[in-house]
Amino acid sequence: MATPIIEAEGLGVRFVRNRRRQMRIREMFIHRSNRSPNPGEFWPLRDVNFSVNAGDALGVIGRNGTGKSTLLRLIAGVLIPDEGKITVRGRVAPLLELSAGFSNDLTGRENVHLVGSLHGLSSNFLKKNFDEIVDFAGDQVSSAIDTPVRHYSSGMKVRLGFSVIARLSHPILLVDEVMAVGDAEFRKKCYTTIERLLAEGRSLVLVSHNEADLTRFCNRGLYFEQGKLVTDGTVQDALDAYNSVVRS
Ligand SMILES: Nc1ncnc2c1ncn2[C@@H]1O[C@H](COP(=O)(O)OP(=O)(O)OP(=O)(O)O)[C@@H](O)[C@H]1O
Repeated sequence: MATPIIEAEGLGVRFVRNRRRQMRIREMFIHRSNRSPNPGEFWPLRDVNFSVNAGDALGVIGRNGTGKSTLLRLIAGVLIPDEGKITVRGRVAPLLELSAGFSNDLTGRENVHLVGSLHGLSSNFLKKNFDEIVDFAGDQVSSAIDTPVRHYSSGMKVRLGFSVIARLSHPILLVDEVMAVGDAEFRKKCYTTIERLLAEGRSLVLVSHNEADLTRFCNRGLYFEQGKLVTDGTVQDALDAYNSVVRS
């Protein structure tokens, strides 16, 4: 049997709500005598086990706040599990929070080089492919490429981020609702790109609430309920489980 490209074993993450809130001294004494050591602590994901084989396209399905984005952040390596482990065999191209990687004071041009090199693209590659990357992002971005990105709309930033990340040759592609951000023309470009990457044999993990996108791209599905993996099967199995809950 082939070695999975992603493997989660007993995976769990613990968050604390209101972590930033300053406790008053009186509250600190009250909490000290409290049986719960961490008030507000909860597990957005716990005891999650699954594996993904190379070339699989996995849809991650569930209601809001059930831990889907948290799972992608664990796969991307930007979150460390508190329990169990996640093994990822291959580099990850994260099409997540695309505008968040940009430095607002830098121009679009400078950000292409910054974000590209942070993801391991060589400066030679970026120079050679710069025009194509910018063209892909569309006319609005092209004409503002020497303007600081603080003046870009959120859609413009996402387009430029997508253009750069889509250039990575990494075998694992993580996509979180990016297609929901853009207009119809951008969505079409996203679809074509994802189809091309899948045809090249990449693996996809897609978080989406859009049934048409999920069935278009995914052969497998995971359905989560309150941080627990309830269904691991075909994408249709996972959608059926989700629909039986939301429509009941
Ligand atoms: N850094 C954090 N600190 C504390 N709680 C967090 C943090 N990030 C997420 N959460 C909480 O963890 C839970 C899971 O969040 P997550 O973003 O993974 O859900 P989701 O399934 O992706 O939701 P949606 O469909 O709305 O995008 C939610 O209750 C959320 O409020």
